Amino acid sequence: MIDDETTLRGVDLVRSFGDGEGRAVALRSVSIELRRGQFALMMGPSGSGKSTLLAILSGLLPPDEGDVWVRDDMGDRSLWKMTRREREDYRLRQIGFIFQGYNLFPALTARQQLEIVLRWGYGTSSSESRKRADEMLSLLGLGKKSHLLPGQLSGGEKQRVAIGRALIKNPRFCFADEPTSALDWAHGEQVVELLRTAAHERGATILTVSHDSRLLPFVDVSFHLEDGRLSRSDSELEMPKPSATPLRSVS
Ligand SMILES: Nc1ncnc2c1ncn2[C@@H]1O[C@H](COP(=O)(O)OP(=O)(O)OP(=O)(O)O)[C@@H](O)[C@H]1O
Repeated sequence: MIDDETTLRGVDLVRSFGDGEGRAVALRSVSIELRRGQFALMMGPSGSGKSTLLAILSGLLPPDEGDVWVRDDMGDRSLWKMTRREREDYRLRQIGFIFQGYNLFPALTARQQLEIVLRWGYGTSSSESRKRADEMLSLLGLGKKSHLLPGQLSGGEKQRVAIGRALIKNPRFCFADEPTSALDWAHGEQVVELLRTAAHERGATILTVSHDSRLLPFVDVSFHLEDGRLSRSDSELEMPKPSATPLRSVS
């Protein structure tokens, strides 16, 4: 573990959808704290609010109440009090996403999917981007498939490209929604190892949603969300020490 400081804190998050009789309360007052270098798992039944919480913590969906505090080189900041532009910039630079549906560009090869993250997001040179994309694809066992389009890859291969795309920028945070669902366990385990390495060796804070309890032995902490309420499970294996400099609370 590189460090044990708190890097993300969701405080009293409430979110519902719709009005009147059709109103669905997805989150009822959820607080969560994650630390640098921590690999966290969130489980819970279908419809319990997991994707909603992931979207709020990652700046994609505003909460009705509550806030999300993030710590970066600029200090402690409220994600939901940033301007839209600041939040988009924050997401682009600091957050890697792995979605269930891969979200790959159909017209780009596996290598190009990774290269554009570095070229557009960071202005990395084309030769350096290509080198890093190739390194990441080899790590993912896709070295020989880097020239193929998403339509020419299997579901599991597409998922590995999506994971490479999320991790290639060495993000401060990575949010993953069912990252192993399309994979057999041999590949799923590789993916989990990659996420764990990104957390433990590169200091990323990783929160993954999964129904797959085989992930439990790999994570540092697990949370259970049910009916819009979050609890921490007791399967914590390697909890970092309490932070000496916690993020300040929302007043
Ligand atoms: N855009 C939306 N419009 C209306 N209701 C929504 C919307 N998004 C989520 N909900 C509702 O909020 C609740 C929580 O949904 P959410 O997708 O967060 O659950 P989940 O735990 O991720 O489910 P799953 O495991 O099936 O993906 C559900 O009752 C869902 O129907």
